[in-house]
Amino acid sequence: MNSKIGRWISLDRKKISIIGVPSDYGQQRRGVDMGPSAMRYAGAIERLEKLGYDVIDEGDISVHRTKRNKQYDGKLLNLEEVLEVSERLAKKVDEVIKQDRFPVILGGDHSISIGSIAGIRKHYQNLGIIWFDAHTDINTPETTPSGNIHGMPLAVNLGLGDHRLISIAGNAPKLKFENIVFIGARSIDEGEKALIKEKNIKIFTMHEIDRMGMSKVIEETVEYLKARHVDGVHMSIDLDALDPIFTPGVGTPVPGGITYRESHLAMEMLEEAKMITSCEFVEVNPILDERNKTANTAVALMGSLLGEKLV
Ligand SMILES: NC(=[NH2+])NCCC[C@H](N)C(=O)O
Ligand SMILES: [Mn+2]
Ligand SMILES: [Mn+2]
Repeated sequence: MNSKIGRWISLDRKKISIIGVPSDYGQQRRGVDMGPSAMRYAGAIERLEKLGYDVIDEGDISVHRTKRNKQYDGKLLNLEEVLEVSERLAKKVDEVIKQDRFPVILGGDHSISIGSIAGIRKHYQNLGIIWFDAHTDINTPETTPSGNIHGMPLAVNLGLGDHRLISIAGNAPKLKFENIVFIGARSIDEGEKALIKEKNIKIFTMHEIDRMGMSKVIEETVEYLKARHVDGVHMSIDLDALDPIFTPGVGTPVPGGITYRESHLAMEMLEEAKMITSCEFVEVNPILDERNKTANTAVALMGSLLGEKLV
């Protein structure tokens, strides 16, 4: 990574702000709004403090408990609620980065990425994204099989979809197709496949992870983003990227996923590359979990991504 460019040198990695986003409006299974609590109880703050960081827990974004599943256009479930949460989160993330703090965002379902990326994007001209997920979350209102906005955040950030969603905290598009890398995908809808092919988006599905090994996948990811001259990289971690054996507490589990060690290796190598400038952990649903296993795994991955060493 060309460590001389952008905010990698200016962003003080010793200061971290934790932002909780207790929203479940992007999908229809209850409980993912308790994800931030579950990750706090799993020791997120203490773990980062132990690594020497100055950690501020900014608390949770306020999320109104209103009526659910009001149809909008028959396509976007809970649109008003998602809009409100996204605006608030974008504002909070923007404030935190302005204070030169590294944002660690705790979801909530994956629709929260609309707000997090909108806020982060204000500070980077050529933002890169690593989407660590069993899904590609690039559906539009036209292609969505479910109406669930957690299957659409990347599309929204690329400027595709509802005009109010795409214009959260400024102009669309926030991302470039060529600055995205998918890792771990294995459940991709037909419309998503067509878009990924058309735009030639970089993707390491489980097939590539199996064939190449995670080590090579991360090496190529780092090289790819370097070649794009990104000035920051947001790491979006959907816990369903891992095999449900390791992270059963997610709303949309898909078998055949990334192992516990492969996921840690990915985090460790990305930490070594010193390219990550913000991160989020989403889709932790304690109601569906087994003894907080998924939140514990999320916090362990957070440790590896932010510098914890085995020896
Ligand atoms: N963030 C997630 N878990 N997304 C799951 C999306 C599932 C499916 N592709 C949909 O759009 O409904
Ligand atoms: Mn997913
Ligand atoms: Mn996702």
